[in-house]
Amino acid sequence: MAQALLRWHDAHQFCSRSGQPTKKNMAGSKRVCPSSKIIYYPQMAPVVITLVSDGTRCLLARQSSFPKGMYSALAGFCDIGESLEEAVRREVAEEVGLEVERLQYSASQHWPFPNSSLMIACHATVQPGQTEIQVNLKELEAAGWFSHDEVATALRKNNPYTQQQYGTFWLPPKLAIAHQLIKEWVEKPPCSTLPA
Ligand SMILES: NC(=O)C1=CN([C@@H]2O[C@H](COP(=O)(O)OP(=O)(O)OC[C@H]3O[C@@H](n4cnc5c(N)ncnc54)[C@H](O)[C@@H]3O)[C@@H](O)[C@H]2O)C=CC1
Repeated sequence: MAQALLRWHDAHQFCSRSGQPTKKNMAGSKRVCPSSKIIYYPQMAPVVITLVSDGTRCLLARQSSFPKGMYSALAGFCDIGESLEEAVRREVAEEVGLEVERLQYSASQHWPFPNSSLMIACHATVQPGQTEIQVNLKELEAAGWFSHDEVATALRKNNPYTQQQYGTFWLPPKLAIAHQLIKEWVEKPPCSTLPA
């Protein structure tokens, strides 16, 4: 959190209107341009992260930038003007070609890497029978459905070092909200849902 704030100050040294240097306030909570009087506040980008389920399996995906063997839930930045529900539906459609039927908010997390994001985690379901995925290879390296047993086993054994060695798939570490979302699904697949 402190590092994220320091990085924000470092990247906002100048006013985007006047081009003049901005000044940090005493508390470090904002920067002001003495010339244009514009006040700059630290910002977070909202990101939706969604664990899609078809009732019995969940959908996990990986990007080529992920460590070898690691799979996670689908994530993506919200666009300007979008609601949370719209962002979830768009991201799921764009990344794997599925239509979200229902979604349920789970939790949120500040994520400082590489810049501040507000991760908004949701469970989503698709209609049974409409589960064929079309992986968008511009965004993902691979995606697939995983059974409850496979995911529960991966969670129990979650150790990147051994799992990379044996070539088995593994999940994000506990500090990531993706891990909590997957754990939640394993412990109690969501039943009370909101229309998307
Ligand atoms: N805490 C967790 O469990 C997880 C956190 N994340 C974080 O969520 C964020 C988004 O995930 P991905 O979409 O996979 O990331 P990504 O870093 O692959 O971004 C995808 C694309 O979004 C665009 N982008 C970058 N910053 C943006 C912004 N502020 N607003 C709008 N578009 C922007 C860029 O064109 C980028 O290529 C990343 O910061 C990632 O670190 C992702 C998965 C799990």
